[in-house]
Amino acid sequence: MAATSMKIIQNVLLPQCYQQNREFRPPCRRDFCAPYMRNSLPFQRGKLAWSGIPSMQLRTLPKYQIGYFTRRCIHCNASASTISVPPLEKVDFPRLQNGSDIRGVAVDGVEGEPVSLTEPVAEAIGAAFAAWLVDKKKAGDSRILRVSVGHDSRISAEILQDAISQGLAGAGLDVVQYGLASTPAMFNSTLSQDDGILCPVDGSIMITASHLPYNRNGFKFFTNDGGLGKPDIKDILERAADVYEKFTKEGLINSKGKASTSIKRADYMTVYASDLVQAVRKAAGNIEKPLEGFHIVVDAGNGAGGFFAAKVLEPLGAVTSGSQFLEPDGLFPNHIPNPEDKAAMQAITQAVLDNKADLGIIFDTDVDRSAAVDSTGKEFNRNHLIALMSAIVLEEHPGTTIVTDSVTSDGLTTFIEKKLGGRHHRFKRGYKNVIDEAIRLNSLGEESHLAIETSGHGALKENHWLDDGAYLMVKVLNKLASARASGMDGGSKVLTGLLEGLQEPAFSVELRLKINQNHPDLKGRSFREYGEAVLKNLENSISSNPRLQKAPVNYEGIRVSGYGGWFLLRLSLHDPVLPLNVEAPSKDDALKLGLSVLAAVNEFPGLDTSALNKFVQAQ
Ligand SMILES: O=P(O)(O)OC[C@H]1O[C@H](O)[C@H](O)[C@@H](O)[C@@H]1O
Repeated sequence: MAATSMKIIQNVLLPQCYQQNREFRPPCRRDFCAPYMRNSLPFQRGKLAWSGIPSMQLRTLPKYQIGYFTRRCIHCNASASTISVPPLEKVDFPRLQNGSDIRGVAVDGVEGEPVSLTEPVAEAIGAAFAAWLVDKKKAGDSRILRVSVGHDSRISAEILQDAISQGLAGAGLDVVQYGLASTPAMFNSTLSQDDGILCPVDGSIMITASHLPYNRNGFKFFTNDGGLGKPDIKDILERAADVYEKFTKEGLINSKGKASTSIKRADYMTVYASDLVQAVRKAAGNIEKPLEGFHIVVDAGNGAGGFFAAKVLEPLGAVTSGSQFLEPDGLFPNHIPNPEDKAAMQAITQAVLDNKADLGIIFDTDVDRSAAVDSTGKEFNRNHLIALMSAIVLEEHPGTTIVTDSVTSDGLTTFIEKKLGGRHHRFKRGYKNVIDEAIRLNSLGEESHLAIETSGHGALKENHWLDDGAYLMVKVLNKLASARASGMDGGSKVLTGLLEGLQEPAFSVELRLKINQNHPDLKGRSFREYGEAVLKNLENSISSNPRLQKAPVNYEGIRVSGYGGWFLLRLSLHDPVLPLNVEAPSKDDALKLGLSVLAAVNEFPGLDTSALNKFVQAQ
């Protein structure tokens, strides 16, 4: 999406020390960023190589130990004084990695969940990302790099935004804070071409822990190549550990000057929302209000998605009364903002029915996931959302390959391949996995225009493979608007009609079996190794049961057909858990599949099979 031009930058109100010392910025940057850079990695391709002598003093460091959340300043090259700085608490940086994200506990108060994402940790991560970005920069490019930072509605958001901005600015980068924002908007800011709002930025950071409880938070990172992958996150965390180590050991430092920061603010969400509006108008043949006459309710679950009602739907002419939980509230008092969650889906369904709306739209906390509900209360989430998006995309790109995650149903494959004439490539769980796989297929000459997960993550080729729940809904709105423009009426029936022929399993369930990492049966193995052993045992036991057939093509875990249905047991992407998905034509058939799994996994006392036991006994 191309950004519209706006001048909305302000300087953040910074503590006086920053403002006073603007003129010292260039020399200060040079010295200041040095401690953040790896000893072995020369800054800016050797131009500003670090001597290896740390020279930084965290003035308010003691506050970190007692958990104060304050804006503070870092002085470098300050007067030759020393203060006694107690060591910071040890942090296990690798443990903060969660696939291609960083996640941790940011708020105290939940038993057994000590805070791991403190301000100095966030600051170290900001400095580490800065160093990573500088290393990625093209040779010969001597610009000061710019990074945007935004956050969802969590209560720890602003504190972490300030801390990570401090790390970036301290390393010599320019920072633009967007405040409340969506994850896809953050990625988009690396692509928007608009000097007026300091775009494009070179890198972007979203502060979010998606649908996780209020005490968690985390970071997602983007460049204009997309979201950073696992190896990049590992690299950044290693660098952050080095930076943090210096916070600990080098509190006593002699310096010569003071650092200044360059942190500005911009209302990027207005730009992003207006791009979404333009996309719908364009698809409708440049009609100003293509949604006039539609009543659409939004449920943002008190996350960051509230903008969609007032800034996208209303300018397009839709009535949005009855929309709910649009106000950001990081305690998520109404329901978990997660389109996979039953209570969340019930809430938006009820809102649609109560308001006699044409459509309901629901987002997760940071708006990279979404789902919809038609006027009768039929849910377009999980397999239904994939079927709907596949139908829309295959109309535009006949025959294209749809890449999905691993837990999609057999009925979806039949629908995509037999009804829609596309190819279903069932890959692995994880939004980054499906997006990367679609990009890989295209690079091999197999055309793919949609990568989508049952979780509600979805990315289109036409939208730079941006993982964007709001853009998925734009495609749905386009369909509504074009049906109206071509004289078809009946609200969301046009969407429901697209799902005709999709076979639904009579019974479907997901059970999550936990691995007890302290159980002696693990015998020193990691939970992954233990989980793999469980899967191997299941695979062996399947081969002796003639009623069960292992899926001929499968990229993750053990997927098996039998009794008219299927099951998939796999390792969770992040947790010490083996999720089990079962779909069958009847409860009885699901029970038989469940029992086949139980027989094989029962031999592993380190695996908590109580959910599966309960399932098979409840039949
Ligand atoms: O493997 P699981 O525990 O089911 O989690 C898998 C999910 O993890 C995260 O939430 C990712 O954002 C999703 O893309 C992914 O599907």
